[in-house]
Amino acid sequence: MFLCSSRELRRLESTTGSPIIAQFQESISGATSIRAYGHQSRFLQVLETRLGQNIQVSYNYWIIKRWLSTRLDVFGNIIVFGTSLLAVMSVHLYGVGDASLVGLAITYAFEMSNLIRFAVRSYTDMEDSMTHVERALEYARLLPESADIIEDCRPKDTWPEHGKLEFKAYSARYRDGLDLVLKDLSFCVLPRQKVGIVGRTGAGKSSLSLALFRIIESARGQILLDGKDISQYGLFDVRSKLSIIPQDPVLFAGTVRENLDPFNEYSDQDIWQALEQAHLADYIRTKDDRLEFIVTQSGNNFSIGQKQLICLARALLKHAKVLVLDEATAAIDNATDEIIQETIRAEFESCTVLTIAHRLNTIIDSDMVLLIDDGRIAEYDTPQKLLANRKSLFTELVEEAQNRNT
Ligand SMILES: Nc1ncnc2c1ncn2[C@@H]1O[C@H](COP(=O)(O)OP(=O)(O)OP(=O)(O)O)[C@@H](O)[C@H]1O
Repeated sequence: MFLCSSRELRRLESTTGSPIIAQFQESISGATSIRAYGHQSRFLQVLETRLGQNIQVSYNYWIIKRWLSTRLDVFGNIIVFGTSLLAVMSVHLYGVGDASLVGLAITYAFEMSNLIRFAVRSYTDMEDSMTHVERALEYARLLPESADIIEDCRPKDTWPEHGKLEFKAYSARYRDGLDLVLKDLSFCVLPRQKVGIVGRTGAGKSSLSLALFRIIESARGQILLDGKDISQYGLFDVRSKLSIIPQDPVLFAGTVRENLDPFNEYSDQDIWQALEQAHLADYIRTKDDRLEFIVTQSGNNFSIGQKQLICLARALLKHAKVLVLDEATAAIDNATDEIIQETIRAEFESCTVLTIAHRLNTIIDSDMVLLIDDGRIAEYDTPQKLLANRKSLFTELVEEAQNRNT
């Protein structure tokens, strides 16, 4: 009875503990927004509720531990009392043994009761701690992504040589059981083409870039890069051939060099050249440690614009044939936006570039515009042709954007 209850309570203690840590982390990282919107009391209330639930479970857990301790103590004392009584009785009633033997028997009885207490406590502690192993196993049993490298099927080092991208009746969903977010997409991006991807919120633009990096896998259909189905290769082989400047740039704790060249593949000269092209070299030179300058957790000692420039430098260093810009310009100032656009036009001239854009002016001069609506391709043509058609959805989006700006 004790084991079942204590195991369940320990399990509950862990599951009610995780939301407290998550809430704490959220509150620390979002402290500025919480204060700005005056939501301190709401966050405190949520934290108190979660702490309350955890303390309730912990209290019960420690209470049943005390319950066991008391019973073990009583049991131990019964052993010592029984042994002492028998020893004294045997000396006085039957004249067997003497004081030294009685002393020895009582000492052993003490030792014995301590040992029993120790054994029972160790066993119950081990049972309780197994709930942690159980949780670790739960994570270990999660379905892993595909293999990083498939030895029998590796692309050539030079792949992709041209950067031709083809979606063939491609559909994808986030998880089994969920609805398709990309539905039957069929389109082709020719080498060196610059394609702007537009659509309303939730249309599936970001999902398209996730599909290309195989963060979500195909439910039906294929994505071909230079004629090769990307699903046949390992994830490392596919992802290392593509570059992305994400909406929310990711930097890792480490040095500037480690962030630009995590696998130590490039020379200092290459790294500085990429920084020059990304217009970031002057800023890094002002730091005493230069390329060894420390980037703190999540790159918090860099502004969002600078983080995107570091991502741009990373993409420049990689010389990938396909670049995806995921709403890269949505969160930065016009000057940085200009730098990024200018560098992309100049340095990625020979690459295929897919730009997921909210600001339509950044893609109005692209070669093609892909308009996604509810996960399907609604329009795919040159911006000039789409704008010439007064009834096209693209014209509608452009007019809406103009009306918003006036
Ligand atoms: N992690 C996820 N799990 C399940 N569904 C998701 C997930 N992320 C997005 N979706 C769903 O996929 C659909 C497309 O979302 P997506 O983020 O691709 O749209 P989007 O066009 O990029 O929107 P936005 O312009 O607002 O970024 C939406 O209906 C969304 O609810």
